[in-house]
Amino acid sequence: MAHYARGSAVAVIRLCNPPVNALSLAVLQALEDGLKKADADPSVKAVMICGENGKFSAGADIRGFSSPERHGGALGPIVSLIESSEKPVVAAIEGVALGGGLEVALGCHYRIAHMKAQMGLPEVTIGLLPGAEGTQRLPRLIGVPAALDMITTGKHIPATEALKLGLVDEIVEENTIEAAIRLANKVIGQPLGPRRLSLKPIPRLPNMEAFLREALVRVKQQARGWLAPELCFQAVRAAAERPFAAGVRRERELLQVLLTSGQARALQHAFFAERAVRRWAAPSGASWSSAAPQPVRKAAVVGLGTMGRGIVTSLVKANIPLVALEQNLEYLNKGRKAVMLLLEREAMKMEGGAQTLDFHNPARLHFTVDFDLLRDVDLVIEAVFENMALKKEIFHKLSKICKPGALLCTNTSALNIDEIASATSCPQQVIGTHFFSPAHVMRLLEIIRGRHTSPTAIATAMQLAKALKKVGVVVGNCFGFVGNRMMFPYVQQAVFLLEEGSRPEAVDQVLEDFGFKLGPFRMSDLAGLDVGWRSRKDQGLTGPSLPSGTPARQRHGQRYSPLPDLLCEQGRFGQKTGKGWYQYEQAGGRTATPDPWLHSFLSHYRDTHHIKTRFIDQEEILERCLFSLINEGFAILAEGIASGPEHLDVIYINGYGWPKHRGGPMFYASTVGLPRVLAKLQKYSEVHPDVPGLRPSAFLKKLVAAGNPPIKEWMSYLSQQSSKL
Ligand SMILES: CCC/C=C/C(=O)SCCNC(=O)CCNC(=O)[C@H](O)C(C)(C)COP(=O)([O-])OP(=O)([O-])OC[C@H]1O[C@@H](n2cnc3c(N)ncnc32)[C@H](O)[C@@H]1OP(=O)([O-])[O-]
Repeated sequence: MAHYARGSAVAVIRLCNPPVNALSLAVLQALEDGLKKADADPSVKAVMICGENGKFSAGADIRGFSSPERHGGALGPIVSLIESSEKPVVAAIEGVALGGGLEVALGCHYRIAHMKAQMGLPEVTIGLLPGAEGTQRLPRLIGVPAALDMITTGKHIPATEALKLGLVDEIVEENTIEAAIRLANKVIGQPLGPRRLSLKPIPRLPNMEAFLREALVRVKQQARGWLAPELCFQAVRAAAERPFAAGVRRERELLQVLLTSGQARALQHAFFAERAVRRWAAPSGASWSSAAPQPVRKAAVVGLGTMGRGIVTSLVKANIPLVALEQNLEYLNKGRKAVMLLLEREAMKMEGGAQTLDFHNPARLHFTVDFDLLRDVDLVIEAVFENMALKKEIFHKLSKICKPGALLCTNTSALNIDEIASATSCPQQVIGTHFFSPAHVMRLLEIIRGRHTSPTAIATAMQLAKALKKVGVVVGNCFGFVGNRMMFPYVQQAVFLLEEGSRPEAVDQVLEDFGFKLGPFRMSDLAGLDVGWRSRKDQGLTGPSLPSGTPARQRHGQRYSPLPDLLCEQGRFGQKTGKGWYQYEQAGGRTATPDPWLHSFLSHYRDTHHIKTRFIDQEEILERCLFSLINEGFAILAEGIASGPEHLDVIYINGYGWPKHRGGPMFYASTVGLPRVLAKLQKYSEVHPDVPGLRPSAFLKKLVAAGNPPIKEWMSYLSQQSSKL
């Protein structure tokens, strides 16, 4: 809805569609009616447009894109209608003016914003472009470079920056509505021609052609298969090169391409999935709506290795006072130095710098080796070495020292939360918080609920994720939880493909072309091959505890590849040693080059084990890696380890570099079609009967038998009893 009210000479149109005043068709209709009413009323001399509840508008209603033609088509003419009004129209921007919301404001003749308002054209992030003439108006107002930056990245900018760019005419600290009405009264009768952006020439650059050429290279590099940034670029280029009307025609053509590309649907799925995971539920019936978080006024981090340092940085950035603890002074000093370096770098990126972060103040960040200082903290995050005995020892100590009610979190990527909790007297307060490296950068926080974890503990961990500006996803307790458990079969297939005849660079290329930031081998070199090696040794899969006589390529009757172990035995741990699946310029180097040594090592390995080398095409590489990962996802859903496919998708997009424009692995499976995923898994499984990861999950089969229902309905095919969350 949009409410129309007439004051003295200024008519007020208030956009109203809680919670964010999205521009649904009903809102647009009401806006149009309001404009026409104001136009027809001779006593109205000016119009002010604002939003209900301190928010201008978050743009077109994303849920309405199922009928995109009607939606995209409806907004542009209304923006034109606003601009062509013979009475001045002022936008009063409070809260957010995003997407179509900002395009409405661009149609207005004047824009006034509250200091705390945020503006942006985030359509690119949901696979679209600002298709209500925004790609044509914005460059005319703020110039091509700034407009291109906003439109191709979708970033939100604060009002202060908007003022500097000339996007708004004025910012106010107090009542924006009153200020806008004052401004509207002031400009009554002034000529509107110069205020109509469609009539403005594009601000010229001396080197527009060269600028655009370089910008296109940058946009393409960053997009990696994501279509919208490049099409946004093309639309802005049209603004730079064509008259307004022709630019608008080009914008519409490009929007049509995006609307039918499939990527928009995937990105919109990702948008809603990220919001859906906030609504967690536990089998006990507790959920986000009934459980309240405990306040975290002070926290502690135990262990200042790579993960601990990132976690400390994250907490400091969230303004949470904390104690950082190490086992001895040597490690403490090393950790402190590294943390300070990280914080200094972070401060440089922030407005206000080090003062904003305040990390030199020991009341806010205290380094210590004294466990006793953990007595008064509300929450501890243990981030020591991935070793069960060590973690249990620390948790035993924590449960004795910390105050009653303190939340005890373990940062682990695979270990059993219940076993860790068993070392304490308060298992209800123990929870897994799996951070991703680098912990101050990566958005994902996998929150693992143990058998005894209380609803309050889950709610507190979710609240912590929010405070750290991360996406928290609650999952059940199993080996590898969700993310790593799905990753195991994927990596396993990649290594099997090498055994059968492929090369690391061929496998990586296919997955990077698909959109992953890094293929499995480049990723493994970055993370360090020794991490998995240690875990396999702990599991008795390799190393001295392996019973003699175990076949080299089999464990527990299943196919096993010793390739990664053999590389580790040669000291090839990846980037850190300068050699892994690739070679690097030096230890710690970042540039991977194919390694002839590895190629001849692989041939020798195949000869030793009598493996017939064959050519493996791109389709097989892609399907075996991705479908085995997806297959594990179905098993996870069936076991109740995650409460819906969108949880898995959010985890993969935010923690594992899955290309967002493909919507996450489970969404991708739905677009490929479950019958095809099943048929391919069946085919590969017949060829490799000793690989359980390729054996289709019962849940996948059930969904195919049920006629390949849409992703939203999948969970209704599972019985309630299966939940292990
Ligand atoms: C034709 C081509 C031109 C396209 C033009 C466009 O404008 S495209 C659009 C361009 N615009 C964008 O891309 C902006 C997208 N929105 C945002 O970035 C953020 O929501 C925010 C910054 C506005 C508020 O952040 P926050 O953390 O304070 O809150 P929150 O994020 O939790 O949202 C609260 C609730 O509102 C819901 N909802 C939100 N926006 C929309 C929407 N447009 N529509 C529908 N619903 C929307 C959201 O799902 C959630 O619902 P739930 O889960 O409670 O049922």
